Amino acid sequence: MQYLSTRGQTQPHSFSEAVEAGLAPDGGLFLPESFPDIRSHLNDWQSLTYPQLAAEFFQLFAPDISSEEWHSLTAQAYSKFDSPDVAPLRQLDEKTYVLELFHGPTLAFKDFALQLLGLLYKRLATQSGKTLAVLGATSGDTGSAAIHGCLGQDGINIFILYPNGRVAPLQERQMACTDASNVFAIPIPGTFDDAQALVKETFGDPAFTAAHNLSAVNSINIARVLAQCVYYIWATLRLPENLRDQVEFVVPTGNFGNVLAGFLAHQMGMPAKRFRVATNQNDILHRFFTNGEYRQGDVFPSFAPSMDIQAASNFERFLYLLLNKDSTRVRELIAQMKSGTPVTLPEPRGIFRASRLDDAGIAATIADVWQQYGYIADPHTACGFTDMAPDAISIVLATAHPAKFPEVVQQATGVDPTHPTLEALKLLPLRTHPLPATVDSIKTFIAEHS
Ligand SMILES: Cc1ncc(COP(=O)(O)O)c(C=O)c1O
Ligand SMILES: N[C@@H](CCOP(=O)(O)O)C(=O)O
Repeated sequence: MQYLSTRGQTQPHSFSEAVEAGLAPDGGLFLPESFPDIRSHLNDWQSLTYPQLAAEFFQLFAPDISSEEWHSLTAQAYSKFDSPDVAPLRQLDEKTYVLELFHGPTLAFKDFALQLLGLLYKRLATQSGKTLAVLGATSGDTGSAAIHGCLGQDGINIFILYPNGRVAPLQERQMACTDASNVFAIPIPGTFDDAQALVKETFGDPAFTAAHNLSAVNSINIARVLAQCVYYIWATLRLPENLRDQVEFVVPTGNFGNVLAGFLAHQMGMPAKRFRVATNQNDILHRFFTNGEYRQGDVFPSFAPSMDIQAASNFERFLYLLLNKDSTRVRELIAQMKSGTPVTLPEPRGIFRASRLDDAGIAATIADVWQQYGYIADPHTACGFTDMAPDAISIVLATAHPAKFPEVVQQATGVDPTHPTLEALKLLPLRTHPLPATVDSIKTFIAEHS
């Protein structure tokens, strides 16, 4: 299996090469050259544990790693989750389920990919003898999960940029209270979009990237998206066969990595009726899937800070597939978007629909879900609990533990959500490395700490 860049100007890469690079050298994002048809596997996969399913799935995409090694990697990656199901599917009523993706070490869905990616980096560093500089941008959860995937690993230094003052206090503590010497939590002025743009610009310098063995840890890295496909398949297999094509997956959305993973699993033959892109007030993707126009606006801080994004990286992968892999057209459209000119595409909806909640809606929805089901949704998950489909079974992806965002949850429900790992963090000192939002300062810092 080879991996191609959405911009069409990079040589095909193997799985391991694509993971090591993260972002393609031409600035594009890697995708497998074709998607395997998983329908013939679904019966056999039904009885597997979560780590076994992940190992079987990855073998289809990365034959350069042996089956035995995949099973060992996934067994280790999911060993720190606190639910025996890893991703438990809870039924709330006849037509509503919640897929809980917050049972990993940092209590957000990012752990599914980043526990595994940390091990893939470790494997790479051991085999090559190189020291990797893992670089990422975060609006809160990717950073924590990436840091906890790489914590204390020999041969890896990890640099995470985040918008100063715009991540939740406990998210910042998860990144900045580790005391590990290979972890650098870097607040910068601006928004998540600014941090993500700095990361991409840093990768735009091939000499620097090569000199420091830079790898991108955001969902621009294809391993991230593939690892996230697995829980969609897992959830599907928990339902009776006759219901599987009735499912609308409801996905709280920011950088478009999570919902893209579901879409890719569907492209591979996983049954589903639809995907709902659920945004907060930073609603560029809601607008796109409602009227076809992709027009970037300002980012406004919200109760769901990890989704305060207006430049969704993985949208490029979706464009590439929507445009039948026409990478010339992708390059033109990305240039148009970067220049601030809105892009309009005909019939973008297909198997998608969208919903949006502002802060008042998020607070009211957390209260409603609590009253109706006795279930506490975090503010990101709450964005999914609106506009429920009358014609489908809804599986709402619960992307974070409510204890990460206690204030809004407490106000809406009267319940103060807590978690022991977060309580312990409150006592530790913060260690951050603030930098100005310039590529030069980021590069200098990485060079000095690699
Ligand atoms: C808790 C939470 N929910 C939802 C999202 C949105 O996911 P994605 O960026 O993959 O669309 C994020 C971060 O991106 C998140 O941290
Ligand atoms: N919400 C994310 C933003 C980065 O998304 P990624 O999936 O591309 O890493 C975060 O929590 O940082």
